[in-house]
Amino acid sequence: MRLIIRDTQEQAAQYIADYIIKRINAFAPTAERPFVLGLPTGSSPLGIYKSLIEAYNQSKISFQNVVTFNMDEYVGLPRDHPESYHSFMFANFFSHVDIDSKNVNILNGNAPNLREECLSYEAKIKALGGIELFLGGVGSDGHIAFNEPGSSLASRTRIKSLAHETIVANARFFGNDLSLVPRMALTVGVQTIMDAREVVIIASGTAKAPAIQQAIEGGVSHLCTLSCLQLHPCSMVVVDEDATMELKVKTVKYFTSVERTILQQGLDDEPPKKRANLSLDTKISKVPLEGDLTPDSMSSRIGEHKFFVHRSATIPFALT
Ligand SMILES: N[C@@H]1[C@@H](O)[C@H](O)[C@@H](COP(=O)(O)O)O[C@@H]1O
Repeated sequence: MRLIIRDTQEQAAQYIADYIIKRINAFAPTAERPFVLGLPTGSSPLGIYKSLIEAYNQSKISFQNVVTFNMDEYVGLPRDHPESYHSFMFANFFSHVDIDSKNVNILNGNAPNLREECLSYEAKIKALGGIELFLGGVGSDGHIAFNEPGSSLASRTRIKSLAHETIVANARFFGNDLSLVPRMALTVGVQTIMDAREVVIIASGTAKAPAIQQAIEGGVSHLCTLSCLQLHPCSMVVVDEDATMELKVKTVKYFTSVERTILQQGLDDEPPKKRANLSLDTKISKVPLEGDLTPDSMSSRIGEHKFFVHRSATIPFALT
């Protein structure tokens, strides 16, 4: 896992937007080989959508050959309700770029057979060769998509009842009237997200700090489904300063040093698969670490990785 820390929410959003643009452009999608992108709703990704729209307006990116799958949708809320995730996505993103609406996939929370709807969503993702990059947010209780605490870490797209904390958090979109917030949703499962070739998460603000702490410093647990990313070979969590509030200084320093090394090695532009294979060729002796981060101080800080540092064998991606 990589943890990228930026001073502000806006900078975190810009980092992710730039990253997505880089990934899509490097993929060079065509109609026959589209880029499959997983997308979230919520307030957290709004800055990312804004930056992607700006980039589209400046001809830096096209979504013509991008196929999207949204993470979730409320059950029973009319599709044209202003708070449906369908309305959200068109209002905040799809209507402003050149995506073909037939390439937009959002679960139908009003389908006559909800189980069938979930099964065919999974089948469609599979038929397209899987999701290349899944972008997500996180709930204050650590949920990813609508995989509430206690969700199976092997779950797939399904009907899910919402936790009280989520209903309370989402009441702000329903005039703060709890009774208007849907109680059920359709959501991709934890395993659906884990199957993506890459997962990128945005989190900002102190309200997300406990969830970020649990997901990064705690163990893998179904009580904080974001923690599943510890088992993903290519995941990245991008946060603002406020969201790091509950992390240990040691954790922040560690991830910051990893990011610095990746940048110094010029590896930030490498596509994920290539990066993963680079670890054995990358010598620590070539890395001019700044300030207090010499190989020795680094090896004593990252106790369990001392072996790798001293063998001059590998650093950046072995540690992510
Ligand atoms: N289903 C969505 C999640 O996908 C989202 O990550 C979460 C956080 O939303 P926000 O970004 O508004 O805090 O809200 C909902 O529960």
